[in-house]
Amino acid sequence: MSEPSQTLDGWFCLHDLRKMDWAAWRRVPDEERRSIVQEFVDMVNTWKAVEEEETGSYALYTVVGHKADFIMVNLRDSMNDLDRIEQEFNKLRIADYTTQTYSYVSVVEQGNYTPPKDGSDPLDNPNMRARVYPVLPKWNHICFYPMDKKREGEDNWYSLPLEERVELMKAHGKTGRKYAGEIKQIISGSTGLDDWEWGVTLFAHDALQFKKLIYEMRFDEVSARYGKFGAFYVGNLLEPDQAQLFFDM
Ligand code: VOV
Repeated sequence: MSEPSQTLDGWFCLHDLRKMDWAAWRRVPDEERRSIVQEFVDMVNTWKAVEEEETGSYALYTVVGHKADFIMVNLRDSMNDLDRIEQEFNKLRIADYTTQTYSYVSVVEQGNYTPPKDGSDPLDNPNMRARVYPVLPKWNHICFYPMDKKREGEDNWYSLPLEERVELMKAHGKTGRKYAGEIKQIISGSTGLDDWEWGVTLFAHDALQFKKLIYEMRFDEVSARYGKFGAFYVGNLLEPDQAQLFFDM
């Protein structure tokens, strides 16, 4: 039997992806449209306030391609908070013109493959705390996808000895660190919470860096042999003060 590695778990996380019914939206008179968007912006500003109080964080991005038009990511203390945020959005007038094309529930996670030897609480370390209670960067681009580690025949991540998994994750970390300052990653665990085992949320100044990093990682054994990936969602930062422009017809 191989042994599970420990995880440090922080904020709960909801990725909420919405597609606009542009045809119905076009029929709304200009002034009403602007007031509906303002109502949405007011809600985003409450998320901003929560972020300033350091009790959560948010990201708002457009989504390029057919899968959605925008993505809202919220981090909070509890699943109840996530539920409330989702329902608050659903009760806004703008929600009447959206369909939720995908959503993802997870918890921001930091692998604790090598816990402190002195038995101290890793969350006493401010760097660790910042990793599981992160402020989502407002960089130009987002890339989100869910993933699993394989349990197929010889390729079973969950039956590898812990030491081997530690080594594979070290190599993974080494590749990732080459992209320091270019890409910020938020890994959220979702085993038992959603259909995949992790959500991978990446932020970049330059969208090309997503392709470079993810391609390079495909050659690391942990991804090449054990990684399984869901759909990818990519998009661009949507600043609340740009929302009127984005939703304008
Ligand atoms: C910006 C790049 C970057 C960096 C620096 C980085 C580093 C690290 C380190 C050091 C660790 C281990 C400790 C921890 O923090 O958990 C991890 C952990 C993890 N990662 Fe990672 N990762 C990156 C980026 C990064 C990407 C792009 C992916 C997707 C993989 C791909 O092929 O598409 C990913 C996945 C994961 C996962 C699913 C885990 C948890 C696996 C588990 O079994 O526990 N990750 N990751």
